[in-house]
Amino acid sequence: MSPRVVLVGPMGSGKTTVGRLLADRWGVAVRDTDEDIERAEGRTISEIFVDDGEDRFRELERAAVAAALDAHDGVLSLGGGAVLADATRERLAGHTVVFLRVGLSDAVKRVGLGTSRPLLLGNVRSRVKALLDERTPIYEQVATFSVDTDGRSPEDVAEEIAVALEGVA
Ligand SMILES: Nc1ncnc2c1ncn2[C@@H]1O[C@H](COP(=O)(O)OP(=O)(O)O)[C@@H](O)[C@H]1O
Ligand SMILES: O=C(O)C1=C[C@@H](OP(=O)(O)O)[C@@H](O)[C@H](O)C1
Ligand SMILES: [Mg+2]
Repeated sequence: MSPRVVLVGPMGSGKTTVGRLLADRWGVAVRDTDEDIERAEGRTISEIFVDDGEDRFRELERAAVAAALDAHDGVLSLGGGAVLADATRERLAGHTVVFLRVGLSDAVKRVGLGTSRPLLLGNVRSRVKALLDERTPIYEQVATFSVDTDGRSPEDVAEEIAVALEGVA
């Protein structure tokens, strides 16, 4: 069993939102590793970061991604940092992986000033910029193809991915 598509990209690129739209369109289930972790732990991502630290969150995330890649055949949305793990990048090889691209300005607008993304606490703009600079080459490395999301609606992004994948199915 293998997900029909795996969505990767920075925080605010729309992985969670576009994943749901794609799953609706195809009539398949959607999984999001952040939601899997929160449900299994009975805690929010922020609580896990505060109580146990980022390293523990990354351990839970590696396990959640591995489980979902093995046991899910719908749409799978990862958290933005999941691809940092060597084991996860290795597991993604051979899967259809789509990188949702987003520029600094749209990413900052989309993540807003909420507290649900602990890595963005402080100066959101400079944190987002640092993460985009550091991680863009990694998303490019694991992706089968990428889709630009700046200035586009989630529906439009989902449509582009669906058409690209339906064309090869
Ligand atoms: N293409 C888009 N255009 C405008 N807003 C978007 C777009 N994609 C997602 N959003 C909004 O941005 C926020 C973050 O989206 P989300 O799907 O949680 O991103 P991710 O899972 O990649 O961090 C949500 O409020 C969502 O409604
Ligand atoms: O980029 C990251 O390191 C993170 C992204 C978040 O998911 P989204 O990309 O879905 O916001 C979540 O996994 C956690 O806050 C850490
Ligand atoms: Mg998400």
